[in-house]
Amino acid sequence: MVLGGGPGGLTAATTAAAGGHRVAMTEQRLTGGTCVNFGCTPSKALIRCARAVHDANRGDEFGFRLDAPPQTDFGSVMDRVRKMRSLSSAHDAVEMAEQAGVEVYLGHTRFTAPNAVEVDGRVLRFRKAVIATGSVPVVPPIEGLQTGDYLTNETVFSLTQLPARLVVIGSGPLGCELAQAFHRLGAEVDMVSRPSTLLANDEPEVGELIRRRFEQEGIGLHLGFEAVRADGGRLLVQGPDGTRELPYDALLLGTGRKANVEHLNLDAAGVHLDRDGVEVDDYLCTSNADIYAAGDATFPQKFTHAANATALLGIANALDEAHRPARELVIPHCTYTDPEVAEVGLTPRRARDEGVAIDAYRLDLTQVERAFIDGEEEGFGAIYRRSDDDEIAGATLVAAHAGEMISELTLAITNHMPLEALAGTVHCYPTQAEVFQRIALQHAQPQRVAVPHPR
Ligand SMILES: Cc1cc2nc3c(=O)[nH]c(=O)nc-3n(C[C@H](O)[C@H](O)[C@H](O)COP(=O)(O)OP(=O)(O)OC[C@H]3O[C@@H](n4cnc5c(N)ncnc54)[C@H](O)[C@@H]3O)c2cc1C
Ligand SMILES: NC(=O)c1ccc[n+]([C@@H]2O[C@H](COP(=O)([O-])OP(=O)(O)OC[C@H]3O[C@@H](n4cnc5c(N)ncnc54)[C@H](O)[C@@H]3O)[C@@H](O)[C@H]2O)c1
Repeated sequence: MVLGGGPGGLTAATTAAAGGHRVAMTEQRLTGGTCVNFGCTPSKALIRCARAVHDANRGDEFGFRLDAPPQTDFGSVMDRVRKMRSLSSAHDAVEMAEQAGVEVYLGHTRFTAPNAVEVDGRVLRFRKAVIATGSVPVVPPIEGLQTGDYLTNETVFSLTQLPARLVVIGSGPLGCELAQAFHRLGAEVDMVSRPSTLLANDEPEVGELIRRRFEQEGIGLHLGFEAVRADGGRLLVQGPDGTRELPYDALLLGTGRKANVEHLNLDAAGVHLDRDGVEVDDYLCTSNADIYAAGDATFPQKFTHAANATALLGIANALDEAHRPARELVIPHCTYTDPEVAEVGLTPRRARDEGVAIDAYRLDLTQVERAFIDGEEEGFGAIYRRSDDDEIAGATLVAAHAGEMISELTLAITNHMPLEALAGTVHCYPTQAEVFQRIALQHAQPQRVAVPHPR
């Protein structure tokens, strides 16, 4: 029994069915979950349109002139966003799950006993279950904020008109991605951020670089400010130098997400909760030995690839006795601002928190030919090693295509590779991905770099 038909649930259900198990999956809203319907797909589709507009404004750099600045047709932008969403959801549709051998039940699901759930009045019994009910937006306690007065990721992609003035609360991945996209599409955008740096979960240098870029592009930043009162089109924010009043036509919350577990009647199943949602052990098993959890409902790293990875692991542990701990997973993340920001593994910030000494090796993209040829030289790559170990432990990358490039480092970390392995890997010239090989060549021990040879 899989509760939830988002990326985590679909992966769990189809993997278990492929393994020959009888599987039911339940979904109360739309299969594909947050990712396809209200998250990754529509946000990346919007970002792509915004990037096209931005590039059209760079004629001076690239040798062309337009008679007038490009005008956004927001209706057409949103048509494309919806088209991308429907293309994407085709892969995650009910029929696809059924073709994979999964019985799909549509309706709200809650536990009624340690080994039974009810889907809209129908009781289904199970031997093993996976909770993959995802997450929902956090609505902060802002005085005067009424339901319907603000946008979240669940409503922002249904806009039909570009708001003239948008205020975004929160400077995490959601706030940063959408603030830049809406601004590039023509909205006047202000961003309110409690932390004094953008993308506060990443390296401070990253947040600083993105801050400079946002300021250059004309996004109003209110860093170190707390949104305290919303009052009919005006947001009162309080910060180090007093209060400010920000007028808005639309207010977007990017104030975090919490596990969607409140209506599952978990007590009936003996499943406990903790700070992150469903409490699990290192093998993703809950306090009920027959019930596992995966994805945003339990995992602190709330990404689609993390939901998929934890679903695969949960199924392997629940059904195949794999006994593999979740701490083995190496999970990168990428925020799709321009430039993109990607991190993986042990970073200086985490190393400081854990009291681990590391060495950092860094190269600016101004030193990488393909980056300056493409006008994308704002950024850097950094590779980290524990000071007492040869293996690559982590990386930070700020680059136009950081999300595409970080997987090389994820592969290296997952396979316990040293810098010398990167140094000895032939990279295409000229590519921005060379940044990692260049860093490795500068810092690897020359005698240990394998000279590439044909097999
Ligand atoms: C704006 C935005 C952009 C994002 N961009 C990215 C990105 O670029 N890359 C990335 O990796 N991640 C991104 N994410 C995060 C990503 O969307 C989530 O991490 C991912 O969707 C989690 O998958 P999940 O299966 O755990 O949960 P969900 O996708 O939330 O799916 C859970 C499903 O369970 C269903 N459900 C809940 N309760 C019940 C119930 N009681 N009965 C039946 N069904 C139920 C829900 O309806 C939902 O369909 C983004 C998120 C947002 C909000
Ligand atoms: N590219 C991606 O992978 C991507 C993109 C978007 C979202 N996501 C996922 O969605 C999740 C949610 O993203 P998010 O950016 O909303 O969350 P977040 O938790 O990263 O950031 C929320 C920010 O809002 C601030 N905040 C909260 N209340 C405030 C207030 N009243 N005034 C001012 N600031 C306030 C918080 O301090 C925090 O910095 C993330 O965990 C991420 O995993 C991922």
